[in-house]
Amino acid sequence: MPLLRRKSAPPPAVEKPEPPQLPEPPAAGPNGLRSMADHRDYLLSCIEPLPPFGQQILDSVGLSLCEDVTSAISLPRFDNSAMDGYAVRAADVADASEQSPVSLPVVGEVPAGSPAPHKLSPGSAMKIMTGAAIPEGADAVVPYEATDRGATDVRITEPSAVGQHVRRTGEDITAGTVVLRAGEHLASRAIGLLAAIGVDKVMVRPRPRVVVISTGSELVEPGLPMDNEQQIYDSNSYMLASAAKATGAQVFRVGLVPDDPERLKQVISDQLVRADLILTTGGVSQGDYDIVKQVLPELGATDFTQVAMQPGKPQGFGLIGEDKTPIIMMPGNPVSAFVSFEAFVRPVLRKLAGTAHYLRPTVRIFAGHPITSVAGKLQFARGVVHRTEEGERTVELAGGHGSHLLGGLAAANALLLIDEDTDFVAAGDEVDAWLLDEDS
Ligand SMILES: Nc1nc2c(c(=O)[nH]1)N[C@H]1C(S)=C(S)[C@@H](COP(=O)(O)OP(=O)(O)OC[C@H]3O[C@@H](n4cnc5c(N)ncnc54)[C@H](O)[C@@H]3O)O[C@H]1N2
Ligand code: MOO
Repeated sequence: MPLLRRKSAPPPAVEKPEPPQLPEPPAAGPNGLRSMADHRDYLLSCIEPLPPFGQQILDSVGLSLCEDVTSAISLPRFDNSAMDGYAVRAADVADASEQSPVSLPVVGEVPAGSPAPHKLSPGSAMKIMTGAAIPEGADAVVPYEATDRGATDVRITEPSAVGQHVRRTGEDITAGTVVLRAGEHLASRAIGLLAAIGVDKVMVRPRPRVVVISTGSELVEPGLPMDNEQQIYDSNSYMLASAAKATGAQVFRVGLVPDDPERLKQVISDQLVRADLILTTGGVSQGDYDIVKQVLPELGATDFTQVAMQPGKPQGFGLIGEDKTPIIMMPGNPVSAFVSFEAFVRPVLRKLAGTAHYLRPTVRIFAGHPITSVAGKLQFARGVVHRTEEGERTVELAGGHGSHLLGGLAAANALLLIDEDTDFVAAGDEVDAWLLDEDS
């Protein structure tokens, strides 16, 4: 696949470029660790939303609108019928009933999309179809069901009031009003409205292009045979690629790169051309083969730190290459990688895409049983949230604390945020949670 460049052409090489720099990172807390919120806000402060571009409306669904859209027309555009039936003057049928029907001559027909053949004179009726323009002189529609469906004369058995079954010009949208505002996330309903007011293109922010790389010589591509007992399948790049896709990104999953510094440098450098954001996992801790930490400073400005959270303590961030492309380097343990995505990558992706709210709402949920925690760091426990018959939400733990426990993570539908001062939550007490299956 060709790698497409969206960014600016390289500037002419005149002078030696400035050594890459990041803004001053936030100070660590008394425990020597950075808080989760500080780290997230730092990353967000280093990211700008992607520049907007004109896009066909069908390709804009799920994207963030970058302009106010004003309707040039009213909806409905003209007074029209809500029923198949007869256009009449209400006064002519005011006394109609089953017992004493009113008979009117049928003087023409109006199909949808065509004008009425002529004005409706008092004491006559005109056949009219749903969506057809109300003829001048008519002020109500009698549906077929209240008539004998006559072709030359019609017997009307129900009275009608002025305006009955008439859809008024502008009762939905008035010409000149702003119908959608910059910052709105375009759902299918909004796309329908844009089409209805005759708009075929809008300014939106593009889907962020996200390159996903996993590192580790122990990794094997799922579906391929293992060479020895010590290998494992690469789950992180699939999990993160799916999570990024679900957040609206266009994803390029590069997959696994062995613990070879030159190889990693080459792969990342090659991918810069098509990335608005690069994600890596593994190699950010203290190990002898933790090459991400070793290699990335050669590609740009980086910040490797420890965050007061568990899982997800070791974190890396950088702005690399000539376009200062953001890179988020997450720990290799699968649950740590997922929690890092939720805490840091998702908000960054939403900012890149211009989405109004970057952060998942934190909701309070009753613990369904006692929960023990580890004080000192924000704990992200995995939970299954149920609704009781009374509509109350309660949560139970899904698996244990370990950051390798992918089975528990897959069973969970929530992350519980248990703060650093809490080591025990009693059954029935409330805990903070992020609901993972709710898109907000
Ligand atoms: N001496 C110390 N050791 C460790 C510390 C520490 O503070 N001091 N921190 C621990 C914590 S916490 C974490 S989290 C991990 C993070 O380590 P790395 O980011 O360097 O990740 P790796 O060592 O490469 O891998 C960790 C673990 O995850 C498995 N893994 C890696 N990539 C994948 C993948 N794509 N799919 C599935 N599983 C993957 C890997 O095999 C390891 O088991 O460091 C601790 N150590
Ligand atoms: O921080 Mo590690 O991510 O706890 O397992």
